[in-house]
Amino acid sequence: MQQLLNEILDEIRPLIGQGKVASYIPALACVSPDQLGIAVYSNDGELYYAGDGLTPFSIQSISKVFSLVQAIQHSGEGIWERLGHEPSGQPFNSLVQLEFERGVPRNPFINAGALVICDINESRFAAPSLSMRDFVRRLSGNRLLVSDEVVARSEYQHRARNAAMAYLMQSFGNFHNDVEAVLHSYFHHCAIRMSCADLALAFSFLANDGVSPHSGERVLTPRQAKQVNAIMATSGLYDEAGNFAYRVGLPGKSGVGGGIVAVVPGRFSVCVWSPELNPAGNSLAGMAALEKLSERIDWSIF
Ligand SMILES: NC(=O)CC[C@H](N)C(=O)O
Repeated sequence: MQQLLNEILDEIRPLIGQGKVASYIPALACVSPDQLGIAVYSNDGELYYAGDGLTPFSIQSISKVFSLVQAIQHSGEGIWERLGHEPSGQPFNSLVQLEFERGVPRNPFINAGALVICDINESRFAAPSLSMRDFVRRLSGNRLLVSDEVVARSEYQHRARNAAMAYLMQSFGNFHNDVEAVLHSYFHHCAIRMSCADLALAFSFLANDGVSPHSGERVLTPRQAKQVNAIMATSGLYDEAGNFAYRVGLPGKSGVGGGIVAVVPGRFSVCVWSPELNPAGNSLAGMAALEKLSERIDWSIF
């Protein structure tokens, strides 16, 4: 495995330069574009990593999975009264569908859906950002994880689109807490910094029927873990979920920080990171690395 990861990164490296680092959040635009990392964690507890696999980066939309899992833990099936679990076929920050569908977002992995999930969590936790920080620290086994205040502030300053979605949902009665407070929580979750190794460990419960192999903690029931994987497989890469299923064939979740997490049910959790994005907002080299890895080991679930 170690050799395979090194080989794949060497093959992928020439793609660096073909994508664009996210710049709509100014604090993210400062990231050096030529970084490339990967980590694989097996259900037997073996961690493999290569390149910049231990360098922390902004997890951005990957945090939407952690928020969803927290909401499922305390509210179960009840959350689906507020949003759907259908693919949207739209960019992650699109507003058009939201008005047609009366303020009910298609799924928890587009921004509108993640904001509703954060609203649900805001009603439940006295300090949502701290609950999230402690949750990801436990899931990854890394007690030092923090949210990057500079990135969170930069996102808040440039919140117009996300704020527009949240206020639109409020106008339809699908938002219960103060919009600005929920936006703060949401941006703090997005701004958490984790490495590929941290994320591979943190997602391992989804490869292991809901139990974290390294801590033994039951995070979700086996059925709930399957359901989260199903939503990742159908909606984890926004309007590129179909392409990801075709090329990689695994449940996955991307973020505009350039990370992509994927789950090989029953076997592995994987994270790749390269900050340059393709036009859909997914890591260009990251997609290619996962495609190669999945092809070499025949990992596709299809
Ligand atoms: N796709 C993403 O990673 C988007 C997350 C980002 N914080 C936003 O709200 O726009």
